[in-house]
Order: sequence, then structure tokens, then C-alpha cells
Amino acid sequence: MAHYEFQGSTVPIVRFTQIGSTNAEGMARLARNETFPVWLVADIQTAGRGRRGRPWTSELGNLFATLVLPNPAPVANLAQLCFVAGLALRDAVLAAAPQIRPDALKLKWPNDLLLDGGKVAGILVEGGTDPSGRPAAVIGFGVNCLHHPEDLPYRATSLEESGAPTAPDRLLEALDLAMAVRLNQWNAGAGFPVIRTDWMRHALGMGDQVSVRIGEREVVGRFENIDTRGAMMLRRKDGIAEIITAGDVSLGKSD
Ligand SMILES: O=C(O)CCCC[C@@H]1SC[C@@H]2NC(=O)N[C@@H]21
Repeated sequence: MAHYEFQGSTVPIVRFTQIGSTNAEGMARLARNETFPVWLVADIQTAGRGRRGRPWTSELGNLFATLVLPNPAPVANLAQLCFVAGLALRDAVLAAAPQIRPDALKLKWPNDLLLDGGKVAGILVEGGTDPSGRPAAVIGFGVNCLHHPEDLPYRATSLEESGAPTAPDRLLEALDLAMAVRLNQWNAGAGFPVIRTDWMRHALGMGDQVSVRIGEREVVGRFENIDTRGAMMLRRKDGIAEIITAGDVSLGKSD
């Protein structure tokens, strides 16, 4: 059962010139039991956060936007939202920057968007339940429209660097619509098979040998599938299937 009928552009947008983190603001709103979906958008974040406690550099010119979704689906299905959000973000970038070739834009498990192999955007899904125990999600999107950090252990890029200059507001407009389409397609989890198939079609390394770093451990295997909780299924050389719920993926390593 769909918990909402989402309609892009009817979700209110709250704008901040500067804020610590739009995701932190989203979590605070949930803690206050605010019950309506809202977009929180900032020009600058002073404490932008990425996955696994990493900072997210947040300078003027990029997009920092969080969609707060009270009661989007049963708690058991919330992990699927990172695939819904990843597909929507890919759709939105293609709509806002039509000069980008679709095959240059890949999803990287669990929720990065790569353009010509460089990270152009990241998604941070937080939440779980609100103080009353109802399901809730806070979905943060950081998109490198104009700048990208240079000092990362992986290559980052921006839409500008890739020859597709795009204003953050134009991207937000496309993202609002794309999220509505993909959330309705997902239908609180009932439509996850379609989302999963589509996500895998655009995923980096699907069916290939990949390496995943999980803390100090490294697992190498064939990326075969993702499960309904969003975990990655890797087939090791010895035939054993590893189910991985968190880690950093790189391509093309062999054991
Ligand atoms: O580590 C990642 O790749 C995820 C980055 C998510 C960054 C966005 S920017 C808007 C929202 N607010 C935050 O503090 N983080 C997310």
C-alpha cells in the first residue's frame, strides 16, 4: 500500500542560505514529530555529512538538498530508498543536463553517482523511526554542480568539469519531479523488483569482479545481485556468496 501519492513540486521547499547540515535539520524535524514531507535546501553547509561519518565539503554552487519523508513505507523496506533515490538522482541529472550521455552516468553501490568514472554526487539516507515509532526517512543529496574536492582517496568530478554546467536550482526542480516518479514506482516497497532491475541496469560493476573494503577486510568476488534489504551479493572465487551491507567498492581487482 502506498503511504503517499507523491506529486513532484507539491512538496514544500524550505531554503537556507547557510546551515550545518540539511540532513541534521531533517532529523531534528522528525524528532519534533513533523509529519509532512519537505525539501530542505541550503546554499552552503558548514557541517555537511557523508556516509560513515565522513565530512561532505559544501561550498556555494553545488546542490545540498534533503527530502524528509515521514511514514514512506514499513521500516523493513526503508533500506530500499537508497536505490529509489539513486535512480531518481540519475534521472534528474539527465533531465537537467541533457548533454550528458546516459551511459556515462553510473550508479555505484550503495549510493554514489559517477560521471565518466568520477564521483559527481552522493546520497545519505538516514532515519528509521520518529519518536512515536513510526517509519521515517531523511534522504540527503549532495551534487557537485560547480566544484568538487581534490583531496579524496577516489576521483571526484563536477557537472561543470564534465562540460555540463547546471544550476543547483535547475537540478532540484528535476530531482523533485524524479523523486515523485520513482517513489510512486517503488510504491512503499511493492514496486521494489522494478526499481532493483532498473538500478542494476545502470550500476557500475554489475556482473564483474569487484573488491569491497569493509574496515580492515577486503572481499573480492563477482557482483551478482542486490537483495531486498539493499545488501550487495558477491560470489567469491571459492563459490561462497558474501552478503555485504556496508563497504567501499572498487572495480577490477582479482584475487
Ligand atoms: O558520503 C556520501 O557520498 C553522501 C553525501 C551526502 C551529502 C548530502 S549534502 C545534503 C545532505 N546534508 C548532509 O549533511 N549530507 C547530505
